[in-house]
Amino acid sequence: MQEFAVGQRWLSDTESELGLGVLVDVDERTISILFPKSDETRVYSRATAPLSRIIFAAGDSLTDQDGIDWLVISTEVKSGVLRYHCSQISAPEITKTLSETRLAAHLQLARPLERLLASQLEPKEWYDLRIEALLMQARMSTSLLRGMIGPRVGLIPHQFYIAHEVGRRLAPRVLLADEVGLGKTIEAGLIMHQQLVTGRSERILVLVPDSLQYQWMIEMRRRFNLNFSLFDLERTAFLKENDPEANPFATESCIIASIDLLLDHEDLKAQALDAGFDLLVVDEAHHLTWHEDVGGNDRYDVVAEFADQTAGVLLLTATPEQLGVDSHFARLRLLDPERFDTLNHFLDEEANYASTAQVAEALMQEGLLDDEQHEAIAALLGHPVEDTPDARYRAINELLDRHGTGRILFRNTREAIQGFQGRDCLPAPLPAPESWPITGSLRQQMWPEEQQLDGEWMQSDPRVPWLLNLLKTELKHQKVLLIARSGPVVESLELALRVHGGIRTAMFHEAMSLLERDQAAAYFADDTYGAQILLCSEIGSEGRNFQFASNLVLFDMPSNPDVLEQRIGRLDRIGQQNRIQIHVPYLMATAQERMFRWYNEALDIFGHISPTAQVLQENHLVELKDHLLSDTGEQFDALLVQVNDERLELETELQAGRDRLLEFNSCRPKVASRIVQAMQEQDAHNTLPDFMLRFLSSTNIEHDEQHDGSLIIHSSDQMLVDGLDLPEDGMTVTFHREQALTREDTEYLTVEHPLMGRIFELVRTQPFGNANVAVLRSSVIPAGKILIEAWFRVEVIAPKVLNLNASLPQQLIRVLISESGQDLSARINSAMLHPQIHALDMNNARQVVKLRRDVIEARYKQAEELARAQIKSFSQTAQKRYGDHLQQELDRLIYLKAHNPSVRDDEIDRLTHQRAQGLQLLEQLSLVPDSIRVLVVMK
Ligand SMILES: Nc1ncnc2c1ncn2[C@@H]1O[C@H](COP(=O)(O)OP(=O)(O)OP(=O)(O)O)[C@@H](O)[C@H]1O
Repeated sequence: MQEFAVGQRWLSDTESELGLGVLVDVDERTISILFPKSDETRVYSRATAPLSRIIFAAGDSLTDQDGIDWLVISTEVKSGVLRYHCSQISAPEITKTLSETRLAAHLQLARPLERLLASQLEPKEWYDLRIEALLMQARMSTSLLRGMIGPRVGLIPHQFYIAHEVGRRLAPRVLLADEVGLGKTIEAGLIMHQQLVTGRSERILVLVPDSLQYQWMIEMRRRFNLNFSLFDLERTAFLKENDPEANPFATESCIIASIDLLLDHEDLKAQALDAGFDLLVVDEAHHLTWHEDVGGNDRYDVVAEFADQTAGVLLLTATPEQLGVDSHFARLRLLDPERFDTLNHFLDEEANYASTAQVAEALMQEGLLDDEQHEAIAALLGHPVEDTPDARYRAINELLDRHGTGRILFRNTREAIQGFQGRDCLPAPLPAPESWPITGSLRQQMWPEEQQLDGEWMQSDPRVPWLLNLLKTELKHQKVLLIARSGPVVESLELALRVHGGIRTAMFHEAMSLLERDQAAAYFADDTYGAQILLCSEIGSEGRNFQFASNLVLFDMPSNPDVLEQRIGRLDRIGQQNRIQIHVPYLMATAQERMFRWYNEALDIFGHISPTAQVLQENHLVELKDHLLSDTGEQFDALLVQVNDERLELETELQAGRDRLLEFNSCRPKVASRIVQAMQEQDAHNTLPDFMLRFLSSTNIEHDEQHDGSLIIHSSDQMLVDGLDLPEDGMTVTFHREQALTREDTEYLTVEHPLMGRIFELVRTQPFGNANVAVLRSSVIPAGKILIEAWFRVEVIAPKVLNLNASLPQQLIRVLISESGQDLSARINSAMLHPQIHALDMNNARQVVKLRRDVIEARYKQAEELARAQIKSFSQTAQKRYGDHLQQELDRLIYLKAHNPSVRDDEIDRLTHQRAQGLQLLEQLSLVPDSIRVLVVMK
């Protein structure tokens, strides 16, 4: 029988929100409790009061009415009321004896045992969900796929290869140079996502041409759930006005800005530099140019300043050699100034790739190596290689690692990836009008329309009626992208098509605001009511996604083959379902025809991407200009033949040398397919739908299951948990990748989705489900006995960047203990137990706790000791794993450094420091009591 005494503290089992009550009156049948927090007094029957006595023990902490925190040293009872002998937590030399009457009315019991003993019990489903969530989270944090699971992207091997290779590096500095439209943005997104979820990067700055800012922001949000803030002049001005003292770039951690913004505003550049970032991403990096004699352009210089003080740098360009090999070299130098010291050195090395490629090729082939090959391999690697698959595989890795740009340059090609639909060139030679300047300057003949801003040229230019006719007949029901060099030309054309032709048009050029451009792109993309044709100036030829169209009109010819490739790349990209039709109108017997023939016959650039086009054009630029200017007839034909021969030769050379090596390095197919397979397995074993449905039902979150398996989730007033931040108007989620890829309106719900992040957070920071009493049906254990299942979290307090959790052998310890103190943890696991466990109603559950309080407390303490005993060995295992792993990385880098100076010293130093720091922190693991379940045995 419970002894009641005035002054004791009690908690309502059913209304814990009343706070901690004080017993103020007691008679034979009733007791009265005052709840100071809510200023209410309740009278209960002595026999059935749903109340639990709050008792602290030595080692617990408590708060007094003045808000001071105390540590309990010992306790005594005086006239039924507890007196706590305490020392102040913030100043342990101050001690005091505190009557329980003086405890604060606000009581937050979070520790599982305290809550259980105070009858703050939780439903069985919540306990189960809690444990599942913890296990899921633990699994995820050690998964090699971490950071790649959540993004809404198709499983494309070369992208996952790069993401996996680069995303895990500490401070990656690489040039992502896949051919146009193969998914560099996706690769960069996957890398950033990994860096962010593992804590390797926290602050990221993405610099893009201003026309691509929105597309990037949307792509990051839609595919990666990464909320980047777009910093333009308006935004920065607003932030400054709000808080003139603050650095706007320090107010957000993931920022997209245009390079121009920083170029035009020295103060903003200084602030962005000052704010500091962990990772810098620069898209369309071919605009950063550099020449040996004049140095970098302003864009190059500004990026160089950021690259110099940012640990990680990703440069993205589809056309790394656009505007010359020296710019390509300079961008590599920007990534690694020590390695790429002089242009000549770089060029010398490039020349030697062929022999390395030959050896790599031999290693990759099926069949035994002959003596000559063995010798060549040994000569290159400095040691012989056994003829086993494993040894050969390792040797290939070694070679690729050592290869000049191996670790920092990734370039995948359509040819290597395959599966593209192909493209057809449809030339449209048109007779030049009488008035056409047959002789004269290159500019006059090539782009005469650019000289006449009034649009006068359209009166006589046969390309205009040709285009109208094309749109009205052959391509009547097709979407067409037209690209021309200049904005005014596009404007004049658009007007003509719309007004005279009655064609639904959209436009995209530099004189339009960013919003207008994005609206135009969206109007073009609209399937039903959208524009038939989008007319773009050259700014539309970069980065944009228009693969839903398959007809491209090249209204004029750019002067650079890489720009032409960028244009075609708007359509020729992942997701294109049809062969691309490239319509090329030109006027016969003019420079236009020659330029077309140059691209078509010499460089062969329309049918497929030509890796040599840029170099060939650079080599023959002077001759080409001459031929374009003057009527050279047969000589021009001869040049086309000559350059075409050179092209074939160069391609063969490249295929055997540099490009082949680059291809091996950019995607090692076996590794890539292993990663994709692991991703597919992860997708197939997705237990999230079941977890989510149970979670939503048991927490009263409204949800409707749709016939296609997706769910609509709504927040509601009846929700039993907070902090999930559900959108007011609900969200539709799907658990399936394929569905997520086709249904833009859904969220792709995976363990890495922010909603799951919030559920995990809820479990870690709130008592949700952490104390439960349930029934265990068993015919073996005598009825009425109890068992205690307790879970403890193993935690290491360390900067997220070190990712130490990944080395812990276990992040959770489960202890199962019988009433008599027998440790059953190893013998009976959760899965065995689970089917036999059933819910127990709250009243009976509370009775169990009240009646078996002592034994529960004793067994729990024992469980805690059993868990604590394992910590030491966990610490040792984690240290070994972490130490070995980092040592391997270090050894590889040190070894590499001896053969390939592209390894930076600071990479080695950083890793050495990280290793030492991690080992030290793993010495001190903490054991956090997470949850407790009392199982009452019944037949
Ligand atoms: N794994 C993927 N899953 C789904 N869509 C993808 C995937 N990879 C690429 N795409 C789509 O293919 C198109 C091209 O991808 P992305 O824009 O990343 O290419 P890019 O190499 O950056 O192009 P560019 O060279 O034009 O800048 C985009 O529309 C992108 O959304």
